[in-house]
Amino acid sequence: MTQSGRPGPRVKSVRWSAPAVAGAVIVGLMAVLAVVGPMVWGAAADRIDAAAILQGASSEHPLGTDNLGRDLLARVLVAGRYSLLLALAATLIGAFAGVVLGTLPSVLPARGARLVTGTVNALVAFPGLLLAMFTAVVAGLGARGAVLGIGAAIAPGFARLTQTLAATVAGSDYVAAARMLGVPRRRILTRHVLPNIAEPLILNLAQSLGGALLGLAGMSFLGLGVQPPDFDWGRLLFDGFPRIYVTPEVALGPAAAIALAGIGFNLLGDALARAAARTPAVRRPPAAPPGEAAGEPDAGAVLEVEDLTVTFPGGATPVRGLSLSVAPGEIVGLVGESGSGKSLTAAAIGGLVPYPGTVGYARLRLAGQDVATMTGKELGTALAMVFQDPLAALNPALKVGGQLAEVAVVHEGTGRAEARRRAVARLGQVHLPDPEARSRQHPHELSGGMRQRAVIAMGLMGTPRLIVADEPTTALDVTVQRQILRLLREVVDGSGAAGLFISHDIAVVGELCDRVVVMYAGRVVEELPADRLAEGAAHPYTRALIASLPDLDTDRSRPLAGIPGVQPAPAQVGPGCAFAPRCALASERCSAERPELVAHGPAQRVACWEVS
Ligand SMILES: Nc1ncnc2c1ncn2[C@@H]1O[C@H](COP(=O)(O)OP(=O)(O)OP(=O)(O)O)[C@@H](O)[C@H]1O
Repeated sequence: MTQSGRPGPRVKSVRWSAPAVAGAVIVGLMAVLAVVGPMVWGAAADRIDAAAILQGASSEHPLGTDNLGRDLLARVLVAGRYSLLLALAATLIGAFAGVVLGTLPSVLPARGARLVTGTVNALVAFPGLLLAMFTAVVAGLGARGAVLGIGAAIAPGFARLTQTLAATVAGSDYVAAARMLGVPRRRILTRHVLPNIAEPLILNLAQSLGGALLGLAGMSFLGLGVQPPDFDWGRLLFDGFPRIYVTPEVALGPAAAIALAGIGFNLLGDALARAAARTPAVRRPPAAPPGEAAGEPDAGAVLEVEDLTVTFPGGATPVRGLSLSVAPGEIVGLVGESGSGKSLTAAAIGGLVPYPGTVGYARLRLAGQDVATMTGKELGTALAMVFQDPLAALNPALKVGGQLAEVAVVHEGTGRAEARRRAVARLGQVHLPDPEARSRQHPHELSGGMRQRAVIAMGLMGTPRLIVADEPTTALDVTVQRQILRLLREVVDGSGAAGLFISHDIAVVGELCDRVVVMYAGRVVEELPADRLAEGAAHPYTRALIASLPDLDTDRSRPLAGIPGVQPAPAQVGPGCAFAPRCALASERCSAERPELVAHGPAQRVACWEVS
């Protein structure tokens, strides 16, 4: 499986640090002020008092009065609504224009797309304030021009962000599939691209509000924004500025309001962004009632997984209550047809389940530590992931040795020279010929097998306790496959790490692994020692997988034996045994009631009513 999920951040929950609380309180107060300000202080803000013209602070007018004797504190409090509404309008205009500009290249023909991209690039390079002033002057002095100006200044940033996010989604497998199916570009955009990039864009919207508020105040202060008799904070600042040396409070009032609102929006935006950048939260199901628990932790196991569930919105649960453990020096093979949930299991272990999937478990421990409590650094050191496509796992722009060295530099703070030396040593350890020279090459200069060796070597740069290899040889030819499998065995034996090997090929799994876990429709249906596969497999699904393998006696002129029927989609798994509709042994009970995984002789467990 390719990790082709969500490109941008996702807000799980905001950590309520002091700055986040301060931001939320300020923004909340601003919102209340915007609603009630004009109602409460509106009359006072407009009351002209010829006897109190141009006064400084007094008990009656804490921020002084303006040239018509109007109370400046009341005017600052009333101006909040207009200032915030204008900022909101400018942000929305900028965001809308930016999203349109950012998505246009996906629907336009190549030449039009290049033109739009070039324009966006030029606009991004243009100073925002100049763009805002230029647009405001062209659109006409006043609030409308200022809003359009600030909108124009915001738009290029949004367009660039949209382009970047859309490009990430456009590279995903599901968009490629939709393209191949001939889905029109506009539909790909609205169905596949926009829904997947909406959240980071909304997040950016929140962050842009503070900037828009300050920008609009700046425009009004320069005389390009709100014009009398209307007033916003910027306008009040503009009016009060000439008096700053005599009665500074008349300018400091609106200045403080602008600064406070800007700080509030920025603090809250930062808190949201930080929440989005954190790894997805993990939901633990309630502890199983006594008697139903999956047993005591497997003492000494490197990987302990109990009751692992991966769910997607809409009820699809591709992994349903999976439990497995892997001991040091052991390789467990996870096998099953395409779509049985193998890759999502691996992704859940590495914290890589794509958005909007959620992961739940009773226990998920790596080297004795709950994976959810591990920092990225700890996880990156203890877990090595080897994927199907080594080219996708290596940065094409960097030399192989440099990429490997980076792991040691970032994770362990190793010096550059030492890290490079270790990278060459690891490349040698995975039997890459002439590792010194190869380390100075780019990934495209290596063959597929060499790249996969380099990816394995990259995993060995830390001190991996678990090596998860997800179909690592599928993209390689048969001879190279064998070499890579031998290498994995050697690496696990040599390092004492544990191995989780994922494959749809039960023959390969049987050859490489110590233990085999067979998955069907998100559940484990059988678990047994690899050397018992041929003779001891009990579940009809495992037996069907073995029977579908060709051997020397297979008549090659006939189609290979397959398993009739198809695996149910994750959202359509019924209450009984998911394999029942395809099973020759199935009884009525099988369709109605799901069999649990129970012991079937030593070291073997099977979930089948007919064999247990
Ligand atoms: N991001 C996703 N959103 C929704 N469903 C998903 C997502 N990723 C995977 N699935 C579904 O979960 C199921 C299991 O997928 P998974 O990739 O784990 O299967 P697999 O056994 O590894 O298959 P393969 O060998 O083809 O990779 C599939 O039915 C798939 O459609």
